[in-house]
Amino acid sequence: MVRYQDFDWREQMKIKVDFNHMMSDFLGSREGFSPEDMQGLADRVGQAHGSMAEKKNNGGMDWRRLPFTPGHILEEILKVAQNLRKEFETFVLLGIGGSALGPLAVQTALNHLHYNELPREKRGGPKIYILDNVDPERVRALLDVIDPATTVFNVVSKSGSTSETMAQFMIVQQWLQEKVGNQYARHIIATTDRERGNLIKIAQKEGYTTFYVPSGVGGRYSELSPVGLLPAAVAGIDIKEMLAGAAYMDQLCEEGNVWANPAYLLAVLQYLAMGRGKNISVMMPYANSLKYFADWYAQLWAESLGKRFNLRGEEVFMGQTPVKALGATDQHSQVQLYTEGPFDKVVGFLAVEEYRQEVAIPKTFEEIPGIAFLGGHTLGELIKAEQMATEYALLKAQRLNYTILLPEVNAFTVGQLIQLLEIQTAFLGELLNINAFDQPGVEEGKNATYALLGRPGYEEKRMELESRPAKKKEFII
Ligand SMILES: O=P(O)(O)OC[C@H]1O[C@](O)(CO)[C@@H](O)[C@@H]1O
Repeated sequence: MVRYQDFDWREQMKIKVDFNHMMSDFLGSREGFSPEDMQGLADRVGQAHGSMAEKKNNGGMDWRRLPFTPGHILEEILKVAQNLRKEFETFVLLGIGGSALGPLAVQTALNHLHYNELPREKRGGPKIYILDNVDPERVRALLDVIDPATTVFNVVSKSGSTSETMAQFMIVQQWLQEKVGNQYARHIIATTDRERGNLIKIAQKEGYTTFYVPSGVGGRYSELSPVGLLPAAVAGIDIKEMLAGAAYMDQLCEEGNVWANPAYLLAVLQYLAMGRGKNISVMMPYANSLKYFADWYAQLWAESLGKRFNLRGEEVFMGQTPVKALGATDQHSQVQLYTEGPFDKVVGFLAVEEYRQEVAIPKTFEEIPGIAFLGGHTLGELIKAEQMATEYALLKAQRLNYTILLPEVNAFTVGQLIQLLEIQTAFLGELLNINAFDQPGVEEGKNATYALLGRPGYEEKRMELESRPAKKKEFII
């Protein structure tokens, strides 16, 4: 069913998944998988597909509706973003985890790699900073270089209670009050849950412009909600095109047949790999623009799939450790381990067919054959050759690897990539029969922080912490 205009163009911009090097045809049957291995999962795949469809229709996966965000919400985001682009010189996002990694990944993918250093007229909008930590040196350094009079802060927290984000917000709110007086509320925009948490209460009381994260959308699945759309629009990114890409991929991934559904296919292969003890998932983009997609994916993969559960009375510890790498940089750091280390990984490349910029390597030093061969090629040719060469090296060492190929990095393909990886993760969660949408393991650390800093209601936790075994001096040298 064709739902979008300009289908040919979109077809050309379709992301492709090359899984040749996951298959026994290439890696042999000890490492690779056969169509029969995949067929053996047919029942499980059918159940998981049914469950995906059920959740999609009945509110258990509201993030799948984000590509189809109603026009009036988009128009509101675009209107506010347009004003911010005119009024402010600096936009600072305060957030952590899913409230920061998506905006960082998209901003890096779709804007100039040195965006903040471009002159204002070339940027067309404010400088963008994403403050996703509470390292005091980092926070102080940022406050040192921005002008409060021309800065707007977007405080993003789905729960409205995350310590890091709320601490940043409290610092910034007071800083603004001191610097710009009673105009400070103009400099703060909140993105949060419509009902839950402290941020919404403060935002309503103080009259901040506020955007809402739909209640059924968790942090790591929220990039296509106002969490990611507002900062992207402020940075001049075409958010409608990004959503169109996500919608296009969503449509492709409605298919129950694994061989026609790229997200299901990747999930099934990872499932089989996990069954053979591959407990590390590497994401290695061969593009600086996609570098932070590896960070975004790391949270998505780790929080969604790292789960403990009870299976017929036995505790099971599930998950695959995500590892971030960057091609070609990490060829000279990690690839040695990938080719000769333990057989415990699946390496996923993000490759780009057409880089948006090209740089020719001049034909110089012709008297030195060891480097002269580079002359006349382009950097695009070099980096693509390196990606292919690394694929080949892994193949030769019989290591599982696959490639997600983007025809180009643009808003449409980035939207596809987000939806592809989210559906893959959710579907793998269904195959593993785990809840890919909670993160109970993060709560212990969060609660211990509350207890240590004296949050009311956490007195018992504090006592528990104080009675932990004291560290031994002899074990610290
Ligand atoms: O948007 P919030 O609610 O501040 O949460 C930030 C992040 O904290 C977590 O809850 C735990 O790390 C993530 O799942 C989430 O993305």
